[in-house]
Amino acid sequence: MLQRFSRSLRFRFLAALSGVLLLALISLVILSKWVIFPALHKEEHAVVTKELEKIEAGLNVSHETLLAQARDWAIWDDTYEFVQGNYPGYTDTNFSQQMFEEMHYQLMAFFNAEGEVHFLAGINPANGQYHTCRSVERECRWMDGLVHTMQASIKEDPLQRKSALYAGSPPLIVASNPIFRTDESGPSQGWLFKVRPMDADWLSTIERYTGLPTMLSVVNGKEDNDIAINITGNTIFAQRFLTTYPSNEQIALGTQLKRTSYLASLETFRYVLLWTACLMLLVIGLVLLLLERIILKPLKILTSFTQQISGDIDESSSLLKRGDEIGILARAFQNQFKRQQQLNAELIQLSTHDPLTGLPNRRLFDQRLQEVVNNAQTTGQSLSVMMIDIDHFKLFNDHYGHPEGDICLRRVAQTMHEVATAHGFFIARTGGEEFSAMLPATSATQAMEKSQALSHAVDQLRHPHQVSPVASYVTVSIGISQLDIEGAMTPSGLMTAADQALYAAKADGRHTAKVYTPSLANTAFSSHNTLP
Ligand SMILES: Nc1nc2c(ncn2[C@@H]2O[C@H](COP(=O)(O)OP(=O)(O)OP(=O)(O)O)[C@@H](O)[C@H]2O)c(=O)[nH]1
Repeated sequence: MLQRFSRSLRFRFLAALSGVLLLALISLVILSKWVIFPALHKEEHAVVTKELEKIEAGLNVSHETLLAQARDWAIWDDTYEFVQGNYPGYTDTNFSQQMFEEMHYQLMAFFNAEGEVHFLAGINPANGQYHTCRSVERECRWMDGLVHTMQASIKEDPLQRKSALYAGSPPLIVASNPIFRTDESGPSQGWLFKVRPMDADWLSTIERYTGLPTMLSVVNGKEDNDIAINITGNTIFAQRFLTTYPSNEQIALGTQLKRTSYLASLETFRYVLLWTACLMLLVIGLVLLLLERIILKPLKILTSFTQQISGDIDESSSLLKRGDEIGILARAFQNQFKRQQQLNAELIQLSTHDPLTGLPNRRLFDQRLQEVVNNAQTTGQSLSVMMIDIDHFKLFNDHYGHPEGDICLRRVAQTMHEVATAHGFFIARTGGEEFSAMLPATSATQAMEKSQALSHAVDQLRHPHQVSPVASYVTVSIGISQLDIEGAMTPSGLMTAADQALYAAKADGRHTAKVYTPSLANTAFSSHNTLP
């Protein structure tokens, strides 16, 4: 049963579909791993980079603002005069702690044309105290490192007009500009540096500007990439590394993001995947259903249809009316069956009938005889047989020729067949010019009467036989035997007895009928012809 199922089309198709499904799943996994997830990560990376660029843009705005403010102060006649020592009231007029706090400055440093400190003002990040000095001493000692860096920068690039990041805690935005007259005529008389700390206040400004949480940290060592993205669960921590002056230290400007876009894409992908899987299963189910309906079920009907080969074909079968391949196959089978049946019938006819006269042949006669003998022995009914032989048929042939002999045989056979049908017995051509008849439920006496009817019918034909010593027309001699008479207990015994009776009829001058009696058993046997 299991083996039959495993060989069935249904199983093979199911196995093939399962294979295809498995292949599709493997392809999907590979596709997800190598194409879809990398694409989602790339997209997420692009989103994160864009967010970082927003923060960097905020930093750039700070740079530009501070640079503009430095430039505004540096290219001004008052500053120009002040840095040359010609404007003593400059500091009182322009500097105050309130101004520093409002402008978020940590330090303003003025250098003269020689690069020496001219004036310093700033708020000490350690204690929040505001001081102004002429040199890096006492309250302004905390500015020392910064001032030295600025002086190094001036030496390196006297043109300045730039904004840079200085390392520190917190890191600083430092904008510098050479000092000129308001109309920028004449030589530069020094440099002005403005310093803004990247403190909590600056960070909250950036957060307001970008709408992103912003973090700042100093990097230990130097990062290879400009950007670092770390993912923990559903959170992304992204950092942009910025180089400071002059130590080439790095600070990291970072933000923390929820993986909203990635998770939404992932959710969409899972949703699509789920529906694709459902659809695939639905399609497979439908394909199987259609396969069952369109192919397997008709095939099953076709199979049982072809198994009707031994029985009658149902002409009204819906299979025969189908216009598809199965219908064509069914009609081909039907034609084949019909042809087969026809051939079988022809074969049976050929193997059981004599081709010349159309009468049953010896084979069929012997088969029937066995059956009627059995039946008679079972029922106890009488059974007689006749052996009929055309008289002097050799002379007929010799005189009229073989073809005429055939015609004669046919006519005699036809006549005797009609008599047998009329009297309800069976007659066969069992030899060349020899016929045999079996008469169930008929005694020898009754058979004798029927033999006379036969002989009479042949006589009535008046088929000419001029060379016959018996009559001028064709005549027959008949031997009769009855079952259960001594020497006629079996089919062959019965026929031998009839043959002996026929011999006796021949011996008695022909054109007569004789019934077998055991006394005939010792007479010589006839040598009548037999057909194979
Ligand atoms: N035309 C024709 N002749 C056949 C056929 N079968 C047998 N014969 C002939 O039938 C003849 C039988 O001859 P015999 O056995 O000598 O018997 P008979 O001449 O009839 O003599 P008796 O039977 O003694 O009266 C032979 O000449 C056979 O050739 C046949 O199919 N067609």
